[in-house]
Amino acid sequence: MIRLAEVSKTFNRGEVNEVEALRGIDLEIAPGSFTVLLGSNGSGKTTLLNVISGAILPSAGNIYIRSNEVTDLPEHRRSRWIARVFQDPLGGTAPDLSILDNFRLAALRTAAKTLRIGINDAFRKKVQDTIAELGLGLENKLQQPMGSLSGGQRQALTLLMSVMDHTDILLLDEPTAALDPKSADVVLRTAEKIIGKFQLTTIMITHNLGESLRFGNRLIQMDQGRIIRDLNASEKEKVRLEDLYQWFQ
Ligand SMILES: Nc1ncnc2c1ncn2[C@@H]1O[C@H](COP(=O)(O)OP(=O)(O)OP(=O)(O)O)[C@@H](O)[C@H]1O
Repeated sequence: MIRLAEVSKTFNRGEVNEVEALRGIDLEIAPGSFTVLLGSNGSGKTTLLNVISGAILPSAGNIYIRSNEVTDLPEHRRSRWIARVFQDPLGGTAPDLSILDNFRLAALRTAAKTLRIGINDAFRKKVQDTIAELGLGLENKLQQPMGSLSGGQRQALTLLMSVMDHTDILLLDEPTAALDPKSADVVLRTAEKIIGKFQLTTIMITHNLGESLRFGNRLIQMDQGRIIRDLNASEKEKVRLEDLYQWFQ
């Protein structure tokens, strides 16, 4: 689904502040997998998501999505495959608009220009049914302003909004960093349901070690622009929290 071959990214090349953010990354991400990305500050995690999404282009190497080479494709040309959610649960939505209007805006952003999306009964029902499946109890509150929801509820809906329209890949950049532990858990359980329902290929950055063990079926650790650990599902299951603390010694 996603393949990186010898991908490197150097910022400010030749200057005193030159940084090798990615150094020869070789990585294959299987369709439908949920990869958790760990690593200390500055290890290259966000840069890795940025080169996959096209927010930045690599200095060297090749990137493939669904067997298409996308190395030099700008972000907007990859957005039909990729949804990205960041840590700020307040970002990306309009607080004064209702939940339903926010879903409509999200649909308009991704829809083909010729497609008209109104708040007709079919659209409302689709949104209502999809929200109901998440078990958040928000399906009968579609007229409530987005800003009146808790950070966790809002982040869960942001996730759903970002993937409802034909996304294959979900990139989560510390989606729970701004949430209390209970809300973080609700959001990640919601994410798991969404990932399953839409069969998304997911990569999530987190600094929360407990989270990295509870969620996902692959665990990757980065350090200084390189992948230094890469565990499959059965290897990941054997890892304990104490082991993870050791990884960061
Ligand atoms: N646009 C940029 N210009 C210059 N340097 C950058 C840029 N983006 C990232 N870097 C540098 O590249 C290195 C990797 O940064 P990156 O944000 O990918 O790390 P990270 O693992 O996501 O860190 P964190 O956990 O702190 O978010 C860092 O040294 C960072 O300062």
